Amino acid sequence: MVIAIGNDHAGTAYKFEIIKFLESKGIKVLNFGTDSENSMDYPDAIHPVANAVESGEATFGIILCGSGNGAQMTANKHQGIRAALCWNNELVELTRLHNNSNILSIPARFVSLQQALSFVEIFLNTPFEGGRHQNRVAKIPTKNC
Ligand SMILES: O=C(CO)[C@H](O)[C@H](O)[C@H](O)COP(=O)(O)O
Repeated sequence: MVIAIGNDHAGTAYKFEIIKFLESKGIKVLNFGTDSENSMDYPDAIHPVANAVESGEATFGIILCGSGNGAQMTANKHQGIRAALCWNNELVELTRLHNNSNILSIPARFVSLQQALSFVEIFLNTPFEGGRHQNRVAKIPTKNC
C-alpha cells in the first residue's frame, strides 16, 4: 500500500504524526504537503495528491487543512477522486463502506491528533461494501449527468 499525503500550514503538525504512524506499519508515504507552518495555498499541496491517486501511484490519499473543506473541494475537482471530509470515526467508516472514498480529508483545526490517527486507521482498514453502493458510486462522475 502507498499513501499520498498533502497538507497546508494548518495540517503540518498532524501530517508528521500521521506519516510516523503509517511508516511504523511499513506503509510507504508520498509527502506532497508543506513541511512548514508558514502560510501557503492548499491547492498547491492537494492537486499532487489527487494526481497520485488518480494515476494509481498511490492507493489512497490523506489530505489536511484547517477545516478540511478547501482540501476536499480541490481533490474532488479530479474525475477519479472521491474525497470525504470526516470529523468522527463513524463518518470515516461509512465513507469507505458506502462511497468507496479514495481520499480522506481531515479538518486539522477541529479534531484532536488522536482522532486524526484513528480516522486514518479506520479509513485504511475498511473495505468498500459494493452492491447497491457500486451503482451509486458509478453515477458520480459528471460524464454520467
Ligand atoms: O482553506 C481552508 C478552508 O477550507 C483551510 O481550512 C485552510 O487551512 C484555512 O483557510 C487556512 O486559514 P489561515 O487563516 O490562512 O491559516
